[in-house]
Amino acid sequence: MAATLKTTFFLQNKPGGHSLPRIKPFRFKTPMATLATVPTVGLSETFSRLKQQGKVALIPYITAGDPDLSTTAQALKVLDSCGSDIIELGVPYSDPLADGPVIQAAAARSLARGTNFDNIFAMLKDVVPQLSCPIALFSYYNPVLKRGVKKFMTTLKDAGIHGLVVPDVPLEETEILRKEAVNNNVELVLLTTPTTPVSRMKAIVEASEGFVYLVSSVGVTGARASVSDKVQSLLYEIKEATSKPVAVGFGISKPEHVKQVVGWGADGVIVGSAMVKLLGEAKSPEEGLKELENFTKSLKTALL
Ligand SMILES: O=P(O)(O)OC[C@@H](O)[C@@H](O)c1c[nH]c2ccccc12
Repeated sequence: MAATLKTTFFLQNKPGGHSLPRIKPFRFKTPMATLATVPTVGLSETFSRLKQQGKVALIPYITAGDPDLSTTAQALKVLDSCGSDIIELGVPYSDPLADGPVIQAAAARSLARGTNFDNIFAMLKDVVPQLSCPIALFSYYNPVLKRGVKKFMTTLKDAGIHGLVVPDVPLEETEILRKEAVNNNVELVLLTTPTTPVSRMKAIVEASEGFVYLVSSVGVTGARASVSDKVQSLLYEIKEATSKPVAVGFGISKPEHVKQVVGWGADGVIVGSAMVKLLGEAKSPEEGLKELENFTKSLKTALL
């Protein structure tokens, strides 16, 4: 059962740290290998490049394994080819406290089909070399701990993953995650919410790597009719505190929302439930992928 998202659930970290752009080596997959068209760079590097071009990042979120992992593999390629700048890929979890009904249902379907870390990573090892945009993995902390933080991070690195979002670790408890992330060139993205006190927000943005995730509203994920105009002042406050890029997520589901958030100065927009719904509720995977493609293109157009 999803609970109201509280500031205390969010990652935070010690000031400092670094985020080196990663040049991914070319890898041969099979004798018929498909090579990455462009060596993929990390999250912060992606944002710097976009900033130079005066562009804002489109960051779709999908749940791995819904409706199945081969569709996820296809969806990653579709999202990439429609101009996504970073893709957030969710690891399904049985107790997703910050997820609304759409993402909860996707996670439940995915788990019921047997999705786990091993088959997600096997899929990613194959697909990541074919993508030109970086992937940020999203996972609750429990599955990470279960695998072991060190092993988890090296697996991420081996699969060519550049970023990680873990929403339910409080700042004070991120030290080990952070250390292993840095060791493996994984950028650990931290989140701040409308109820985060300013002093805590400052500590979060100082410690966040890749970008800062601004949660637009209190509650759980899911499409909303409009984006709270409080986001405008939150963006202002965060930008006073840091020069790191800020991406806004929660409730963004339409081209109009994207335009609004961009107008308020966001460096990126994250769209989850609306994407997950298209894939999860389509009559067939092919239909879901087609709808995903059209929707992503409409959001991309709104960003231009
Ligand atoms: O689904 P939405 O409302 O578009 O929100 C983004 C989102 O799905 C993704 O970033 C996310 C999925 N689960 C989360 C839990 C906490 C924070 C963020 C997330």
